[in-house]
Amino acid sequence: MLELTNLSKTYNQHQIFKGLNLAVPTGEILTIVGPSGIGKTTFLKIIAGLLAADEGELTLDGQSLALDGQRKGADVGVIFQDFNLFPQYTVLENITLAPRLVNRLNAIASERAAKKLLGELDLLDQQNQYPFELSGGQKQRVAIARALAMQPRILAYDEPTSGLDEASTERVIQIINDLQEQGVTQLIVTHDLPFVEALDSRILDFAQFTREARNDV
Ligand SMILES: Nc1ncnc2c1ncn2[C@@H]1O[C@H](COP(=O)(O)OP(=O)(O)OP(=O)(O)O)[C@@H](O)[C@H]1O
Repeated sequence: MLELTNLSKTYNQHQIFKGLNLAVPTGEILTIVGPSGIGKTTFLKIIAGLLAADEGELTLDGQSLALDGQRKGADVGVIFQDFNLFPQYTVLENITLAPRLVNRLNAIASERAAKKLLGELDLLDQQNQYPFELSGGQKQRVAIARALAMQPRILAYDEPTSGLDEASTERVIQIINDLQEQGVTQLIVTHDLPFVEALDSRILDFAQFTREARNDV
């Protein structure tokens, strides 16, 4: 269970949200929808440990996760809208880099694990290509493989289907469903309502969620 208590965030004295409380059971898919500029990406980045909150606590199965933007560890993996792949590295290198640097896996072990992931995501033929040589859907799957290589318990996606065609979106849905079966908790910010409908998710209306929290405090 991922539990968030009393989360607040301001940018330059502009309050984005205040007093948010949320519990996400293990294995749940939570889709986060709502108008542009309301703070969904900010929320995701804070949970992923990439951005500091002003206030709040986050626990994963009772263990505290830092919200100061300096988190160590890889409990929450994140997949950005623009993929954020390293352009100077091949697909295989993109995936093995963090396990080698952060988890201190050796080259053989990290490549073995990466190739298994690439096989599962149908990317083995692309392993020696560079990001600029890939389609949008392939980049998206590489970004997912790179996050999964760190074996996160939570995966956070920001607009995972933006710019993808129907077939690529279908594959992302399949990957998300497979991960749910493996017990990975997934948080997905999206504007793509047909995509939301295709998932077996709990839908969080972020506008309503932040409004209610503001009225409660
Ligand atoms: N680094 C920053 N400094 C100052 N303000 C910011 C910063 N990042 C985001 N904001 C502001 O915070 C608000 C929330 O932005 P955020 O990107 O979280 O919204 P969003 O709901 O994800 O929007 P979208 O759906 O368009 O991606 C916006 O008004 C944005 O301009």
